[in-house]
Amino acid sequence: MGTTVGSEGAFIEVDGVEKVFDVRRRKGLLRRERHQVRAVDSISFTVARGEMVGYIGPNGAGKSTTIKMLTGILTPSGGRLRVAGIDPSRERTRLAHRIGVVFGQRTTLWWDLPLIDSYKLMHRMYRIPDARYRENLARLVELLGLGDLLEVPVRQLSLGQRMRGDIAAALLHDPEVLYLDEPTIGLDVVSKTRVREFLRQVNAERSTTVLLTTHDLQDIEQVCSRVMVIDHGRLVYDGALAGLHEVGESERTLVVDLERECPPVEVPAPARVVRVDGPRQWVAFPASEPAAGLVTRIAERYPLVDLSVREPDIEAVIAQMYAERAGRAPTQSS
Ligand SMILES: Nc1ncnc2c1ncn2[C@@H]1O[C@H](COP(=O)(O)OP(=O)(O)OP(=O)(O)O)[C@@H](O)[C@H]1O
Repeated sequence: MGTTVGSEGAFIEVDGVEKVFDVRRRKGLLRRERHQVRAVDSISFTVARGEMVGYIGPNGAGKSTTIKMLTGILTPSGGRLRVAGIDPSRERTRLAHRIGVVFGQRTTLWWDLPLIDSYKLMHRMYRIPDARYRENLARLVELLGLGDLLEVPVRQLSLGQRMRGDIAAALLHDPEVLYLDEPTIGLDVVSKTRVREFLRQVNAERSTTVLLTTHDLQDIEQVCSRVMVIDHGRLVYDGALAGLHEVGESERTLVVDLERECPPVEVPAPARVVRVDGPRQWVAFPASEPAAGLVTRIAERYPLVDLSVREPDIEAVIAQMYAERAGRAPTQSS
């Protein structure tokens, strides 16, 4: 078993990986019924060293299960998985020295100890050479603005401060890959921005590979160049963020302000009025078509005062993707 990377440039390799949970459900008073949950269903992808990848999907899609398999906490039921050439579930401890993990909803810090004491414990646990520990700590404290917080017990930190403390803890031993599970959950806008900027900086300076699960699509927009979408345990999209729009066959919206309240403006299909609110109307049209024809047509026939074009937001595109997969009509956003 070597530590070399398998295929060219691939740092994380996931090949036909599955995870099936055996679940027992109570049925009636005494009977229990066994059934299986296929949480991850034959997923394949590779991540190159230094890539920043977003991993998104609805609740229960299989994101956490994937991350747990990548860290070695869970053993796959099938398929092949390697991180830095290591099989995570077989050599979990050896891998732990090369990866960092941040769970937004839990802390890896010691609750009652001052922040700095957690770091000192990690220094020993990971056997980080002294000089490297001091250098990394100084850098992380500066970049994450932790200077005034080091002597504060973790339980007294705000959520944003604690999250920054957790991110520093995950990076003290210079991991080559950082898994982040909802790193901005519950943070205010300023803290979110700070965390995102920091992740970009660490990636630029150290080529740290980042895999990030989130429900906040701005995390993806601002941090990741690639996004993978998982739904019902299956990978349904893997590519550039911009490409998601095309997959979702998304629409743009022309917002027109008329001089007065009017009935819905008449526009050629597939464009259509999706909302009317007083003198303001919203006209959805295919994102691939220019707005000019529509604007001219409305301006010629209606008392147009003002207009703006709204780009499709990624949330709407993803909602549409899920809806299409589930065989329902896509939902329309205003
Ligand atoms: N230990 C377990 N035993 C049985 N079923 C499990 C276990 N862990 C996860 N599951 C099931 O596997 C599926 C995927 O769960 P997972 O936690 O990976 O989803 P997720 O995408 O991370 O969701 P969320 O966004 O809600 O965190 C769900 O149906 C879940 O109920």
